[in-house]
Amino acid sequence: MESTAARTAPAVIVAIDGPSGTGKSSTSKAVATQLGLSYLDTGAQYRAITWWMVTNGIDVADPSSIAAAAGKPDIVSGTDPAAPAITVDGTDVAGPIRTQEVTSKVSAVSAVPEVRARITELQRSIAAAAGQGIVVEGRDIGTTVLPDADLKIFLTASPEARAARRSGELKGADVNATREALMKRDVADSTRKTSPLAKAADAVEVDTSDLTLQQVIECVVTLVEGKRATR
Ligand SMILES: Nc1ncnc2c1ncn2[C@@H]1O[C@H](COP(=O)(O)OP(=O)(O)O)[C@@H](O)[C@H]1O
Ligand SMILES: Nc1ccn([C@H]2C[C@H](O)[C@@H](COP(=O)(O)OP(=O)(O)O)O2)c(=O)n1
Repeated sequence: MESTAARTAPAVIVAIDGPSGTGKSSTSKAVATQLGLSYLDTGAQYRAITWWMVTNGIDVADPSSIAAAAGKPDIVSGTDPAAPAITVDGTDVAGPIRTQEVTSKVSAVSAVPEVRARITELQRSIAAAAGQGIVVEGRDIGTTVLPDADLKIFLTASPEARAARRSGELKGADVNATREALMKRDVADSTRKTSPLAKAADAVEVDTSDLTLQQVIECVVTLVEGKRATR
């Protein structure tokens, strides 16, 4: 439930970045809910454009084909942390964007500059329209999308902890195979030329390996409240 403090506080922009399985989505949704803020999952937007490319037969190994098609899909993201929603050309794709096929192709599609330019513009307009403020999670939010965010968090965790969390979600998935896939995506996301996964110089780094989700949420809520108190 939204608190009186949340309704009267000035809008606050929180950027949460980090690799897969560090707890960005779970933490961001909970923090946004607790503080009455909007929420944006930018990974879901890159997954949605990847899903569209795959569905429309675009060769994701060919950056020029991806670039030529980047402006075509209409991607709409919901910002309610209690009911995250995403549609492409009016179709609900919340389920289809989580398939292994999309997961294995999203790094290639999201490395294309034309894709990043389009999605970054969308993200900035969503953040600008969030009256109470917003928690935006991704890979380049603190560095590129919202460099003036009030608070930047960079979540990390050991590859073992991240693989265990992800394979727990994908019931029956092999932990070693999951770990390998995560590492491969980390390398691709952090070495691409345009807006790679990186910690902003002014981000607070939180290693979540040995913290419970509740502890991470409390840590971030305390940091947001601290920022609000000094404004
Ligand atoms: N600190 C934590 N300890 C244990 N499990 C966690 C923690 N943070 C997140 N998880 C779990 O790990 C999985 C991946 O978390 P998620 O928030 O989706 O990470 P990300 O968005 O960074 O990929 C989820 O099942 C989530 O419940
Ligand atoms: N701001 C962002 C967010 C995600 N991406 C890309 C790179 C990521 O591997 C994919 C998928 O991101 P997502 O957050 O859904 O990934 P996980 O759920 O953490 O596995 O999108 C990006 O390039 N920039």
